Amino acid sequence: MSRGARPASAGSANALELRGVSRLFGALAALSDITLSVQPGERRAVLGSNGAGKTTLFNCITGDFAPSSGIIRFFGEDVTAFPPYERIRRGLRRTYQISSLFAGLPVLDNVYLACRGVSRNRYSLLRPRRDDALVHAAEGLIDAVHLTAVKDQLVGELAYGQQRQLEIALALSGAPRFILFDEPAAGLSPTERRDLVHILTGLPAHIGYIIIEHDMDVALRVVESVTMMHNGRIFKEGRPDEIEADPEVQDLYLGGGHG
Ligand SMILES: Nc1ncnc2c1ncn2[C@@H]1O[C@H](COP(=O)(O)OP(=O)(O)OP(=O)(O)O)[C@@H](O)[C@H]1O
Repeated sequence: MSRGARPASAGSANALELRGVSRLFGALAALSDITLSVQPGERRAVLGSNGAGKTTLFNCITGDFAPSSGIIRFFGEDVTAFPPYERIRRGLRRTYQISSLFAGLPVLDNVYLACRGVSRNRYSLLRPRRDDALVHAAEGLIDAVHLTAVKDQLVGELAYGQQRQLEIALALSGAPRFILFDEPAAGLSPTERRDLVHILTGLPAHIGYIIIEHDMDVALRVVESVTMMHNGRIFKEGRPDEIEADPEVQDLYLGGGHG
């Protein structure tokens, strides 16, 4: 599935490219020699059992952790040494397993603040006006995650699943080009999971993503490619149907009670 390196200046550069990325914690190799390419607009699942290295992979891509070795390129640019905010400025977003919302504010204010945080006027102390373009942008994102009916409710009063949907709206603020979703289906009811699948498959086509997800029913329905990890290494890549049918994957993962 690896599609090879492209010139940094070309418009056809990979959205994300990792070359030989490793991350050590003392003697433990949480990531070993990860080489991975994701095209613009591509949607990929990273699957693997507990401790496989999935979250460490995300932390290296976002810049929360520096890799011990290797190179990370984002749309052709070497971002390996960039701090997280420089990667955010270039259109990289991430959702977390743990909520990062303002529970005491309404839904609209949460999204508005996220839009403002990535806009050029982020330090302005002016109160938002009703015709503020950022308010309209926030309302559009709220609609994209199916929360229009509750846009004036306090976040703390929302159901858990709605809070997770709101986190996706925050990740969509400020024209992202690529999003890392960290277990977005965790803790959701079956109905909320179905809604999540609609939200993810309905995102604008130019926005690519990687999703870490233990729920295979969700993960395999919202991606076109899958990377399987085990003990810090990639051991299999393929389409969702290939991965599902692979006996080695079934032994190591699907039969292991993680789905
Ligand atoms: N900050 C850290 N310090 C030391 N070891 C760490 C640290 N972060 C992760 N590890 C170790 O690195 C390995 C990979 O962990 P990681 O969290 O990336 O796995 P994971 O695939 O995301 O697992 P899970 O599905 O349980 O979230 C594990 O052995 C973990 O204990």
